Amino acid sequence: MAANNNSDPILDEGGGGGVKHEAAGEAGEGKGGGGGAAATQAPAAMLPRSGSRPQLDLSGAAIHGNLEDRNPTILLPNQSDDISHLALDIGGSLIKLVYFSRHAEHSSEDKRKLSTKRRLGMLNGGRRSYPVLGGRLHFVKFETGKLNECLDFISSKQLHRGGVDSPSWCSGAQPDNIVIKATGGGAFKYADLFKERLGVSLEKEDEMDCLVAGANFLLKSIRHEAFTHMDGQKEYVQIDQNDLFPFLLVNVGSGVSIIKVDGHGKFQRVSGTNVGGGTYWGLGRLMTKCKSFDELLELSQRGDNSTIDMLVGDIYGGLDYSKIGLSASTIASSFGKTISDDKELSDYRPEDISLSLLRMISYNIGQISYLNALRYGLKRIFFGGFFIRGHAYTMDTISFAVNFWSKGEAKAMFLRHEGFLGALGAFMSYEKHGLDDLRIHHLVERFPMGAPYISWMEKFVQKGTQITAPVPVGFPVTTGMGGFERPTAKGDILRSDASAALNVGVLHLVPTLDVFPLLEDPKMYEPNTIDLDLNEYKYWFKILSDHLPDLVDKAVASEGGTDDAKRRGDAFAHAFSAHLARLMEEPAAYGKFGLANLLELREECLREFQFVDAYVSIKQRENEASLAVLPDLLMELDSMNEEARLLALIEGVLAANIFDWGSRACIDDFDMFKKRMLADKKGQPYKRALLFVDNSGADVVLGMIPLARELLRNGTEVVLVANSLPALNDVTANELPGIVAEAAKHCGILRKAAEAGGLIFDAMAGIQDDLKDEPVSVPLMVVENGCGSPCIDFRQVSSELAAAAKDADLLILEGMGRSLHTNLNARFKCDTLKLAMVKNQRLAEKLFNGNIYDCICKFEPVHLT
Ligand SMILES: CC(C)(COP(=O)(O)O)[C@@H](O)C(=O)NCCC(=O)O
Ligand SMILES: [Mn+2]
Repeated sequence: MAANNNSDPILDEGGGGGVKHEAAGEAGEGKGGGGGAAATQAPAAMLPRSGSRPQLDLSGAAIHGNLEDRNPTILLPNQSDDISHLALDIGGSLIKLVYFSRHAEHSSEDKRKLSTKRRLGMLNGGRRSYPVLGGRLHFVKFETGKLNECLDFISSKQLHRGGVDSPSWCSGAQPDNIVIKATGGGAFKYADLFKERLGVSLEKEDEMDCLVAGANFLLKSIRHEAFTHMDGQKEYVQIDQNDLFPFLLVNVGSGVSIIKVDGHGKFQRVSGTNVGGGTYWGLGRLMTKCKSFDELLELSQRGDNSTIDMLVGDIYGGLDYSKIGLSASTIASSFGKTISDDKELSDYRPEDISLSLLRMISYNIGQISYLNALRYGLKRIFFGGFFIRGHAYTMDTISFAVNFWSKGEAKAMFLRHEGFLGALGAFMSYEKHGLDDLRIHHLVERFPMGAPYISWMEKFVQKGTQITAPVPVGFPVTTGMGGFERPTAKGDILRSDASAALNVGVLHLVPTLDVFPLLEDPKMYEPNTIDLDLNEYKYWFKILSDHLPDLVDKAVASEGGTDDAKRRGDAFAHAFSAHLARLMEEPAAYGKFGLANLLELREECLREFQFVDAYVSIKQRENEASLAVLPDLLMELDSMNEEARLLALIEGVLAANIFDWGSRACIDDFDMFKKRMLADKKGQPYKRALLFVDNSGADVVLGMIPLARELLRNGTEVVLVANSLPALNDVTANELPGIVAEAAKHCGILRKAAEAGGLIFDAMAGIQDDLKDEPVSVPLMVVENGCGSPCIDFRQVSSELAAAAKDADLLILEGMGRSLHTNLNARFKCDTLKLAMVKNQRLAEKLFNGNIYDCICKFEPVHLT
């Protein structure tokens, strides 16, 4: 990495003059998020931010968090080490921005959460235990020719001063002293303009350092970053961290750099070529009069390069030159045909020119890269840079060249964040950004539809239907000629810039997420049960589209049916339909995407349009109705013998009273579970059970809570695990304590356990205490799972759940989302019971050769697995 500039920050004697910005909470916060009571803001002397030498600024220090803690966190409101928020890569053609916005501070931790954390041994004296504060990394680009737009964007979002999204204590540096990391030639060329327009100094970072740091970060931290692209097929590659280096990094910007990377900060620029993206765009513009790079690329898709390129067949009378392995369709000489006849430029179709140029440059890059890989014995070549633009034909052409010349030995791979390597690397060069410490499970990528600098309202209401999915254009017609063998880039649809940006989402940094410790083999774990091939995609897209009007109605009603809610409802429907269309067109556009991701995307999209909880009133109604019948159910259960009761409880969970055990069960391990519960280890109950609850109403109240009660009665601690954020009618961790408290009014077992688990405090005073003299109960607790989806991905759960899992010896996963769509085949380190009713005919047939409303009761004792 480049050496840091050692200039000391200059203390601003003026004090308190920093610009204060409102902490504008953005929608779509994503998973989890840090908690903590907001500290009182104190006016204080501000330290100017120095990118390279953050210093501790103690001014305005205040106690932050709960005073019950022995060592509460001390918040340094003017401390600047975590506000490295903007970095730039100013290239010859494009300016790339990476910026960080803080998550809005969440509400303070309530008594329940603190008590659960204490019980789970999670209170560590208030020290900050996470490597980095939660927030989001955004990726934005501008044409260098439109630098003013970029400056306006930075200025409108106040990115150079900490950002409008940052809490006010984040900001405050005097504009004159603000330093922003920048790389690329423009960091030198436009430094004065940045100073003049924004009052900021650009601190230059070496371009190669940045490219390598950016690539290494992406390959280490993003699960679905690298992919191969051959014959129109995109395939994500799981990179083994221990087997990443060495590799060749080829950055195709205006020109091309070829870098051999041996480790973090260890690399050598081994070659390059001046024939790159700038060459394609420059020559293309001159020859076709195209107005933009994308227009030129789009033209190529309708081109036929055989009118321009001289092919082997043109020279050999239509024959292959098989002796040296050249087919008749091989390009013998790019643009070779244009020398031999007397045509003018205007006689050639711009489409053909563009395709010829694209192939010439892509093959050339592929070939030079391969030769360098050969030179250093490298098998993997990662291509980055904005020339590639996720363009299928370009990637296929490069892959083809690498594959052809290496005879299949070397592999061309591409990066989803291809254009942002330099900017990301510049961002990494701030000290104390904490990104080095992040692991894959701390990052959640989201794909908001709102344009980066236009509010959703402007975008979706003013522009309306323009913002729908891009209209697919036809495949390029190359008439089968040219190239080594013609690459066939199916699905090579060129998107408008706005939608192409959707390939790269906003990276949410959520340091509170953990890998679930009871996963048997986290490396092999795959949450989704079925692979979505195109047919499956079509099927689920239809289900989701059909369901959309009803969901919009519910969402709008949940916000009082106001005009604003209606507008947001329309915007949501547009945005979600656009997502579906985008994925239909290219299923791998957002990384490897399964059904769980699709279902989560819908919830995220609702949140983006500020629908907090579409099912809120439905959930309340159903909870109330179910609580009203709970006492009768409990009485009935208590009148049964143990065996009958266990069966009734499982039946209750499976169908919340509509399931008839006489009906077909496609997996029925009930007897095995019964044996374990009742016979096998009598006197040895499970120590702690984690119950992953699903829906509100009957499901939780008449199903899971009575089952929890049975376990508690047997002396098993119970942790109810519920969603952190709403998803459909699923009960959330915030709602559960209230429901449990209501249920506990009718049941001493629940009451004692809920008290022991810190779920109810004084609320129960005044209720007749019929169990006063009974021994202290095992606790009933509630923890959040870290998700806002009907499914669960055990690679990313809340730290609270991870802590609760440490002593658990029984998991009960309930519902279709959590135990069927996901995790049906997941293996855990402790006994696991998966309960679900199959509410979909196709899935019942596909998975079990069964029928809709069949049930699964799958028990996987650990000693048998
Ligand atoms: C959305 C769901 C995963 C929720 O199911 P749950 O987890 O609540 O049992 C499930 O209802 C589902 O896949 N529904 C689609 C079924 C259909 O309309 O055919
Ligand atoms: Mn559900």
